[in-house]
Amino acid sequence: MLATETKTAAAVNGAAKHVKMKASDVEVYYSEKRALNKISLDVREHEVTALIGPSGCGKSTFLRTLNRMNDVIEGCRVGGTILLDKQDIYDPSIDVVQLRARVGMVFQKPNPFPKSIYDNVAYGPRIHGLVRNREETDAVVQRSLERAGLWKEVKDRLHEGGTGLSGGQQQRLCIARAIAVDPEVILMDEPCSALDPIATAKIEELIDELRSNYTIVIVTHSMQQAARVSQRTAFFHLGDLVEVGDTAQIFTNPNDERTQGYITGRFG
Ligand SMILES: Nc1ncnc2c1ncn2[C@@H]1O[C@H](COP(=O)(O)OP(=O)(O)OP(=O)(O)O)[C@@H](O)[C@H]1O
Repeated sequence: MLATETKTAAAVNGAAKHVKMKASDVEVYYSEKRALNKISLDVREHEVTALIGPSGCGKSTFLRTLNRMNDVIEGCRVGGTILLDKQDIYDPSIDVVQLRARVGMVFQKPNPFPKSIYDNVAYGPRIHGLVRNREETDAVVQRSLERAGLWKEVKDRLHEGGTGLSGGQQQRLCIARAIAVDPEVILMDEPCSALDPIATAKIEELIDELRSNYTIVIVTHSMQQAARVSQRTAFFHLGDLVEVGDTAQIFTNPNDERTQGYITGRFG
C-alpha cells in the first residue's frame, strides 16, 4: 500500500494523526510576570485546533510561541520546547524568517501592505526566492488568491491597492499572502473579530477548506466559531491549559468544571 493510502485510511479510521507541532512544558514570562504555566499541547496535521478561554488567559501568547513572534516583544522569555515536525524551533540554528514562512500568521485586524493586491501576495515569494520570473510570480499570485477564495473578486483589479478592499476581502488577502510562501502551519489570532457576519462566514468556510492543505491553529473568542471550524479545542484559563480534546467532547462533555463554567457562560 502507498504511504498516502495508509495515511488516508488512518485518518478515516480515526487512528493517531501526525503531530505537526508539539509543545512541551512551555512557559512564557513578560519580565517577571508568568503568562503561561508549562503548556503541553500537540497540534495535529490537517486539523484546525481552536484555542479558547477568557480574556488574558494566554491564548495569543501561546499562539505567538508557535512561530516565535514573542521574540520581538521586549522582556518576553519563553521556556520549554516546541517542535515543528521533529525540529526544535527555538534551536539557535533556526532561521526565524524561514520559520515564519513555514508557520505563517494572520492577525486580528487585516493588515495588508500599502501596496497593490498583486504585490501583497507576490512580496513573500519574491523575498524568499520562490519565484524566478514574472510568469512564476503570476502563477503563485493567482493560486494563492484562488485558495483564499478571493481571485474572482479581484482578478480584474490586481494592480489596485490592497487597502481599498472591504474588511473581509482584506483578511482573505492576508490569508493569500500567508499561503503564497507555501506554509505548513497557519496561525490565526481572532481573524474574524473585525468582520461582519457575512465576511466571517466566508472566512470560516475558507478555514475548513484550507485544512486539507495546511495545519491551522486559531484563537477565537467565539465558542460558536470554535465549534464550527475546529476539530480539536484547547481551553486555557489563567495561564494554564485546562484541557484539550475533540471539539465535540469539549463542548458537550468537558472533563474540568472550569471548562464547563466557561462554555455555559458562567464566567469569561
Ligand atoms: N506584551 C506584553 N507585555 C506584558 N504583558 C503581556 C503582553 N502581552 C500579554 N501580556 C499579559 O499576558 C497575559 C496573557 O495575555 P494574552 O494576550 O496572551 O491573553 P489572551 O487570552 O490572548 O487574551 P485576549 O483574549 O484578551 O486577547 C495577560 O495577563 C496579559 O496582560
